[in-house]
Amino acid sequence: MASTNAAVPQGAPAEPPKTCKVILADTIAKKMLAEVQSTLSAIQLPRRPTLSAFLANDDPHAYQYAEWSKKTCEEQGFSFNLVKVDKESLEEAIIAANNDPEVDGILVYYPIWPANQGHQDRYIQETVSLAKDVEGLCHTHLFNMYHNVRFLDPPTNLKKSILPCTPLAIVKALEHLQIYNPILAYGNKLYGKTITVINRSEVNGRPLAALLANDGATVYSVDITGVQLFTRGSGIKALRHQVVDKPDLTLSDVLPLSDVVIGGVPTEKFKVPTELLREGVVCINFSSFRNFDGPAVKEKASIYVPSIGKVTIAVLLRNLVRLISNSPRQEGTSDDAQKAREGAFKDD
Ligand SMILES: NC(=O)C1=CN([C@@H]2O[C@H](COP(=O)(O)OP(=O)(O)OC[C@H]3O[C@@H](n4cnc5c(N)ncnc54)[C@H](O)[C@@H]3O)[C@@H](O)[C@H]2O)C=CC1
Ligand SMILES: Nc1nc(=O)c2c([nH]1)NC[C@@H]1CN(c3ccc(C(=O)N[C@@H](CCC(=O)O)C(=O)O)cc3)C=[N+]21
Repeated sequence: MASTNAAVPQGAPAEPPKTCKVILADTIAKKMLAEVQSTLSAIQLPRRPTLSAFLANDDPHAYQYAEWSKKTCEEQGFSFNLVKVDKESLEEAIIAANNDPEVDGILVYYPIWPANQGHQDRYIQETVSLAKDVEGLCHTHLFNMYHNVRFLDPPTNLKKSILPCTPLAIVKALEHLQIYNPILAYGNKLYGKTITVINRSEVNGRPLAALLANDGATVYSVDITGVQLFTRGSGIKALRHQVVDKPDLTLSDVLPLSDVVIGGVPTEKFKVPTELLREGVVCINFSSFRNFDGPAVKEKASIYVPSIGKVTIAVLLRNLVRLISNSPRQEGTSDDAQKAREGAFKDD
């Protein structure tokens, strides 16, 4: 039947445009890897930058992640030594890598010991030298993150502190999606946004909630035990985030309030209830399992990012280049290298 609506040109789609935009991690990762390459060329390291990665558990996700990291590292001109060790030899292996001048960064796959022996994982995190802590899990890096401090060497401010890879990957994804408002002042660019993070592990959900609150967001941090609220105080006046328990709230209460929902629950059966999400919400999944029901969430969300792993690996390389830039071995290099150091990654 011929159309009677003169405003619709011939051949135009009869259906409204799809509203949900699915953004793949690849797009964000490629942009970041290009930046890493340009910084790396300015540094002029006489050999390939080298990452040593220690696998001391039999977690298939860690192994899979290691394989992906190795592939990307090598494609980008980095060396990636995957070292499989038993738990008992791990400490010595890390000490040897700390002392090896050919190793620029050290990565250890967690968890290693069962959760009730979590202090042993913490001990290993502290065994990694600060100068080689590519995942930002040593105390000084964590302290700086939680205290909203960006440099290791105030007041000179030439050495950038390292942020944990997955939380920073999610921040970079939110910047790419323009959830960070560029009109607002640095440090307040998430002001007015409400974000739910479902995971409060020490390596992922808790640092992520703190970073987002330090940038001005109201963050509901949800884990198996309940809800906490992370903010910079009323009117974002505080210098760093504050945390309060919210015993009266559940995930079902905070989902309808949220502009952004970030899922990191490591089980197949957990799904964010789509019917509680706001129309036009932005959904990001970083779990190895799909925390959102894909077809349904696309009917509700304005933007859906189904996985983030590729961005995490790009951040890993970015952090490695930053460790090299921070290193005293870089002193006495060319003006270009110095400029690259000062200008590199000036936005976080
Ligand atoms: N894509 C990436 O870059 C990365 C992905 N991962 C993946 O992220 C996931 C989480 O890893 P981790 O944080 O190390 O795990 P974890 O086991 O240390 O922490 C899981 C968190 O989820 C919470 N949780 C579990 N069930 C829940 C439920 N039903 N409702 C609310 N909260 C619940 C727990 O309380 C805890 O806070 C895993 O699937 C892991 O493979 C981890 C690192 C990087
Ligand atoms: N110290 C430490 N740091 C880690 O970052 C760490 C760790 N230990 N232990 C193991 C977990 C697991 N993990 C993943 C990273 C990327 C993907 C990933 O790249 N996933 C793909 C595909 C997912 C899919 O297709 O199912 C993606 O997001 O595009 C998955 C899982 C990092 N981990």
